[in-house]
Amino acid sequence: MVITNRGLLSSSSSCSHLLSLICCGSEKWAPRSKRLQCRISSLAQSSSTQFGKLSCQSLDQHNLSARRPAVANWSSLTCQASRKEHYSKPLILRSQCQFTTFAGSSQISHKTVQAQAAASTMPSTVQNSQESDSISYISQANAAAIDELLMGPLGFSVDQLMELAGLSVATAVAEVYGVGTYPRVLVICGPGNNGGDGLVAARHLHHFGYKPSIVYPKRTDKPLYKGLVTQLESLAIPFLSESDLPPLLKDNYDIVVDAMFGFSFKGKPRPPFDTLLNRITIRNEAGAENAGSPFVVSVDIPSGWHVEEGDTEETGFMPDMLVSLTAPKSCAKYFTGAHHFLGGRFVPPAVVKTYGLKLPAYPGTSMCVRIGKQTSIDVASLRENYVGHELTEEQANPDPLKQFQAWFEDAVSAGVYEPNAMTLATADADGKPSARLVLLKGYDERGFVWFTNYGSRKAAELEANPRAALVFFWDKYNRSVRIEGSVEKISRMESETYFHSRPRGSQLGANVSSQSSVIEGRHILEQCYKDLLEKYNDGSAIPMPNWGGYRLHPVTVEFWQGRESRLHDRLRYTLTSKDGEEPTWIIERLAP
Ligand SMILES: NC(=O)C1=CN([C@@H]2O[C@H](COP(=O)(O)OP(=O)(O)OC[C@H]3O[C@@H](n4cnc5c(N)ncnc54)[C@H](OP(=O)(O)O)[C@@H]3O)[C@@H](O)[C@H]2O)[C@H](O)CC1
Ligand SMILES: [K+]
Repeated sequence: MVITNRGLLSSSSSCSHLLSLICCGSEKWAPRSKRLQCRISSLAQSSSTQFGKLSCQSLDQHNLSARRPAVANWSSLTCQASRKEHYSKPLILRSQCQFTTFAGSSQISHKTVQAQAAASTMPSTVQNSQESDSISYISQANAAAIDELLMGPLGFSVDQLMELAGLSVATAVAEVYGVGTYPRVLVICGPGNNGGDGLVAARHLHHFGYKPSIVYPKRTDKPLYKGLVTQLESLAIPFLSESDLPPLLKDNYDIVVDAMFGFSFKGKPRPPFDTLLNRITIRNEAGAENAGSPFVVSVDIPSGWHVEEGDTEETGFMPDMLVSLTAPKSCAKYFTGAHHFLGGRFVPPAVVKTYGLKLPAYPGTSMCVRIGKQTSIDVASLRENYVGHELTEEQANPDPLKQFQAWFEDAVSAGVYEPNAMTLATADADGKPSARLVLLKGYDERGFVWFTNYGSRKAAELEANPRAALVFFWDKYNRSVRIEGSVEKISRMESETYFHSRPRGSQLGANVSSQSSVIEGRHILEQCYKDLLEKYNDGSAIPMPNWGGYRLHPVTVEFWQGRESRLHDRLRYTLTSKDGEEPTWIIERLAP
């Protein structure tokens, strides 16, 4: 007997004739029902003198269909039990498989194995949608009505909305699939606006550094679409026909953007989209032999899905990522891929009010927002392949300060968030280390300056051991700088000047906080802040508490440039003085 559950593989050897059974229960979800798949394979091959038959029956009343019945070389048989069933009811597939081997017309052995797989829980996103009322899902009719409202009384144009929708898709892709690791993108565009979103997304992805190619088999003559195609052609982005695609998409692409159909889709996909959809569905069906297929990102709706009911045709198509636009359509409740984002940051309050929409807030200036939690994060697999920059001895400025300045300016222009954030590592008198993030507030030939409370833990450690290390990391360029040296307090006058240049709120905050001491609760800070606010509400000068700056005088500075295949560039500058001479910087390359 082989008992398997979702995701588990087990095998049973059928000793007499080298047969074994692999049964893998995998749940497939369709609207209002669930379906359980069981794949049963024999690992043996037929020989010239023997052949075998593999068959499978359901031990329950389920409709059990065998995809490949009674194959002669018994290499594999996929069975599938399906029953429309409410989510809350468990579905168990118990099956009995028979292997019969023959030599000529004589049966030489017969083996029966039973297998069981169970689907008993709801998929997490369905649970979320039923249990949580934090987000709205909209019907096909409402999606179309919102579109009309936006492009009618609310004054938007389709070009505008499509531009924002496509930009959202591109930013969501870039957030999940970094350009360094997944640069090759195939965008499959359908005949409608969903396809238009794909064309726009391809252009933005190109500007983000990706290498998009486009399949756009049913073009329209409308000026909007012609313009989008011209823009892409001017960027030398290739337009391919279906026959140009390689037999295995993974050979040429890391990501496929599915922009075939959106909320106006009806019925079953017609050619050539049926074939294209099959090609991106196979990843979900084919298992190990197709591992490493491109990640599929669907725009607004997984193409081919019923806009409200999901994968009613039970194709098994489940993209890895879905970028819902404006608001998720009802079918998104059945999306169980790893990443669900919302894009289309243009919904005005009138639409929210009219349709009673509950939508998550977009963070900062982002064009997309993640919906729900990422289903699973494999920390060990988080890796970027650093491409595009180098640091050679010829490029490096002989003065580490000038080299730092060049990289710092790059980080600022690339829009790195808080490029002046740095890790400051200190150690106490016994050498016990501690590290925290602080902000660089100035650098020149004298060193690197930051400010803090002189009663803090770092201050105590610097008092006991006046040496420190600083580390900067600028992800947009895959660069890091490590600086080490001795530390001293800056002059009181310099600290006063900086302190009084800070916003009054920060000045009060510095007076409130007796940094690093244990406090009873947040209310202590808030009460103290309120009292000080009242005390100084006449605009009088706020005194500087026991607070001020430190300056690190560097003796070593290392510049680290992430490179492909972990062959990074590391150049270390060391301040070296020969007898009686002015100290100078020597540059050495370190192994990555
Ligand atoms: N407000 C917003 O959120 C915005 C969303 N945008 C995007 O627009 C789509 C909706 O666009 P729409 O043009 O209305 O529709 P589709 O892209 O879904 O597709 C319509 C075309 O598809 C054809 N179609 C329909 N069913 C089939 C089928 N079974 N097989 C083949 N082809 C099919 C249809 O042809 P017909 O002959 O049937 O009419 C159309 O040609 C939305 O989802 C968002 O992605 C906007 O970009 C911005 C505003
Ligand atoms: K789509």
